[in-house]
Amino acid sequence: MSLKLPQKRYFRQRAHANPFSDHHLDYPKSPAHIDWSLHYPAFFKSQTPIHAEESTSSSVQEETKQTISISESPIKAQRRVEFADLGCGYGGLLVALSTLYPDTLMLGNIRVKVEEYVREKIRALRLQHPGQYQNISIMRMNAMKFLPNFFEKGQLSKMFFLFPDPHFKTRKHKARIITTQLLAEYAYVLRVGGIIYTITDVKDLHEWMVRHLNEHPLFQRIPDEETNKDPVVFHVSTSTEEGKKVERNNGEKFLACYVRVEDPYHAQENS
Ligand SMILES: C[S@@+](CC[C@H](N)C(=O)[O-])C[C@H]1O[C@@H](n2cnc3c(N)ncnc32)[C@H](O)[C@@H]1O
Repeated sequence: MSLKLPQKRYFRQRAHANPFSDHHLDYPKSPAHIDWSLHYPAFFKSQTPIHAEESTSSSVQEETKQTISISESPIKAQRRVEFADLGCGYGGLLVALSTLYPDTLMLGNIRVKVEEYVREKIRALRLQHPGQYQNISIMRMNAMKFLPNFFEKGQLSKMFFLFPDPHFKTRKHKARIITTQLLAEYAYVLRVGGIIYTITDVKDLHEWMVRHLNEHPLFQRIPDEETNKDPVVFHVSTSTEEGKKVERNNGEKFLACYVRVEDPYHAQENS
């Protein structure tokens, strides 16, 4: 087994893939129908892990092959994923946060073949640094479809939307990863007090994300002076491939972070 980190040039992805064209993907019936021990074997010691990484590591993996670990029957999870990087690209944020929060399970998701690159990178990091990087994993899924089949209500404490595909043309805006409809799903899987991080170098997309989040009753913007104290924000801005690329090109970055607030109607009922 190779200790070497994989090389990006062998794992290129198509830019701005259509988020509605992945009918080949299978979905678990519920989050309990995912065998998380395949993703985080060190955190699920008593379960018998089948080493997913080993069975899926072929570098000739077809584009359509999916490597999520769907189980026929529900499994009682010992641990749950808390951070989700939706559209994680080459996984730079996961790697940066892994050692900052070594006990928090984190999942990146991605739609195309870069999944294989990230999986190989995590496997190589685990081999190079025994005991480390056990808490990060990758899953091919479409974040815009059936998110509640992957995460329970209130399971996540952080969701990242870093340099998402801008889908510039007006007729493509419906493909953007922040929409009113999708925010309802994100609010469902994010716990009260949990945070959504958004960052982009496209001003129009930033304004779009801010407008949709501002209009949503379950999210409240975190003032910039508070955001700047959050240790995660530095990595949000600098640890991903896109973040680094924008930096190299001296581009501007627009950050907006939102906290999930309690449903005002629910709070009223309880008072
Ligand atoms: C421009 S890249 C940014 C990658 C990474 N966040 C970064 O900052 O380097 C956008 C990523 O989002 C992924 N993506 C786009 N739509 C998605 C969707 N509906 N579900 C999951 N991932 C998606 C793409 O595959 C791509 O990896």
